[in-house]
Amino acid sequence: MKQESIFSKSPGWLDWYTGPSKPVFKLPPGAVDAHCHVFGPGAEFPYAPERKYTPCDASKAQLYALREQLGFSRNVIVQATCHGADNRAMVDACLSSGGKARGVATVRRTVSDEELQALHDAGVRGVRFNFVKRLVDFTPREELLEIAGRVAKLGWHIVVYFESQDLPELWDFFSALPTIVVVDHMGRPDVSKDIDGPEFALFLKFMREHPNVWSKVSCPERLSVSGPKALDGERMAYRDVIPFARRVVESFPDRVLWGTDWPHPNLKDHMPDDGLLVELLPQIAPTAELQHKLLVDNPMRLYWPEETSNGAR
Ligand SMILES: O=C(O)c1cc(C(=O)O)oc(=O)c1
Repeated sequence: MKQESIFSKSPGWLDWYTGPSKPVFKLPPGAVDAHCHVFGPGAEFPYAPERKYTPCDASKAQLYALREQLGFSRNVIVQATCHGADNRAMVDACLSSGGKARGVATVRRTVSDEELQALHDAGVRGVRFNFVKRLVDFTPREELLEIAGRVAKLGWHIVVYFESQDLPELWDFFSALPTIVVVDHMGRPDVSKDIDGPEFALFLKFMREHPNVWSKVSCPERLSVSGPKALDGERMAYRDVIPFARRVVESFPDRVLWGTDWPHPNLKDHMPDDGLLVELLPQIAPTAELQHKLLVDNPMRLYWPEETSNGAR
């Protein structure tokens, strides 16, 4: 059950969808929801003073109930910006998952080696660098490079979140990163533009020229311009985003991940039924082989390499 947070939510905040449908599409056994978050609960894990939004609470128990409802086996919990570099809520969720969740943290350059090791022991396997200006304050590139060098030694990767118009300016910085680099939400393409136009071509070139770059083909609910919405049983939602996601999956089948993005921070228009997001998977990855890579092989190689015969290195 949802409970009111002790924090006041940002004006216009939309809460996650209650009672998601059970997907008709059967996920392959061992499927990983490789991009989701926990928010608080604020009474236990307060939101960071420097946050740009205040969400509703979204607890680990609620996340794990969603995992069961949708048919996933595991989660990758990405530190949400409303918690800043205080990773306690995400770490607590990982630690109480019985090994079924791994994490992506946010750290500052002041983080100690002991703290990094404690994050690793809790299941953290990456850090997130965020370049979306409405979500975070600017961090100097040299600070990020220093963090990158330190987490590379732990075998971690770096998750980057940026908007498509900023890729040209970020290209050289990304090229200098010494780890696997995972791009959130396909670098946020403008799907009202031509899929064969220069902007998306640049993103595909970026992936082609950097074999260490992976992409999450997630967040159609965030990227869609013309819908339809994943509500009221609509199993062909967000049709304008599908070709973009499919192009990435078919071009780079061994370097793609998918996640629900639950609890969908900062959506302004509607909250999707998460069960209907799962129904889009056979359109994004049209064969059983592509589905298995996207949902099982790739996330397992990146987050649970010790359970696979060839971890991602
Ligand atoms: O577009 C967003 O607002 C958003 C925010 C966050 C976060 O606050 O961490 O994470 C996401 O994956 C997407």
